[in-house]
Amino acid sequence: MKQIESHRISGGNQGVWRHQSNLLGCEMNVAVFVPEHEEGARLPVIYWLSGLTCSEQNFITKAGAQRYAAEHGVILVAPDTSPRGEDVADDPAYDLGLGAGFYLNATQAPWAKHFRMYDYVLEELPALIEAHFPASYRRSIMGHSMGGHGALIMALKNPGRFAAVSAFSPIVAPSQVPWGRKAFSTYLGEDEAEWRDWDATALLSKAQERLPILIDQGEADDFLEPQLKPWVFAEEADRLGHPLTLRRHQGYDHSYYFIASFIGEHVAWHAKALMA
Ligand SMILES: N[C@@H](CCC(=O)N[C@@H](CSC=O)C(=O)NCC(=O)O)C(=O)O
Repeated sequence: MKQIESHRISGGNQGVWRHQSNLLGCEMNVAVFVPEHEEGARLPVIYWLSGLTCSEQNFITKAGAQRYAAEHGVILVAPDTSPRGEDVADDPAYDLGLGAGFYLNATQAPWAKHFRMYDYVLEELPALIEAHFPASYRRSIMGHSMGGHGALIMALKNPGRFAAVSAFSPIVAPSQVPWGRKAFSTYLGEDEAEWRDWDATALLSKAQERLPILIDQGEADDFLEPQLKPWVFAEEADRLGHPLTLRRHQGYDHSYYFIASFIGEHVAWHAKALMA
């Protein structure tokens, strides 16, 4: 891994690293915040998944999470949102292709060659983090919007893998909303039965672990009704008895101003589970 940025912040270090991903077949950037820690200590890791149009930069420059990670002694890892490079398939729309990997493994040409963000986040990235940083094997995951969808499916599909999961304004039912239907039909094909394995609301009934979920949602979010519909997920969680805390906040929109307002509570939620 090659370091391309290094900044002192909240007593720790915010780095950005570039590495060759064998899985994605391209170079990837990943942001890693390491708090001040005792020599030889191994710290738990919170993975953050960003939304459409983002890179590894949005979270580290806008959310203000580093001070809370420093307080709790946890590492923060924020990967990019898709494979990148000249030979990676793309689309002119902002919600497909570069910056829009949807944290799944594509099965359709030309996407299947590089778009394997699910395997990347679940396997290749943690292996790198645990080999190159003072990271323990305690992991949790959170994200925003498309990244909230990513965090939810990673946790629901992998019982025992994550100590905690949370999301800001997640796409909870991608099979039922335009962003998700467009991405799933493009990356996974037209057979909607194949989509169920990548849809958080559909996965709830198959979950083998009732890991508590925290979701924060702004009421002034322009995407709330057309794309997010957290009530669909809440109704299914309620039906199944899956523990869900869904908090709806008056006046907050879809932006990182909302995330910055509540990120401290999310980091505390994760730290409590990671240290248990
Ligand atoms: N450009 C698009 C909307 C793009 C957008 O709002 N992206 C969000 C995530 S949306 C869901 O995944 C985001 O995080 N943007 C980056 C930021 O720093 O705010 C449009 O015009 O509608």
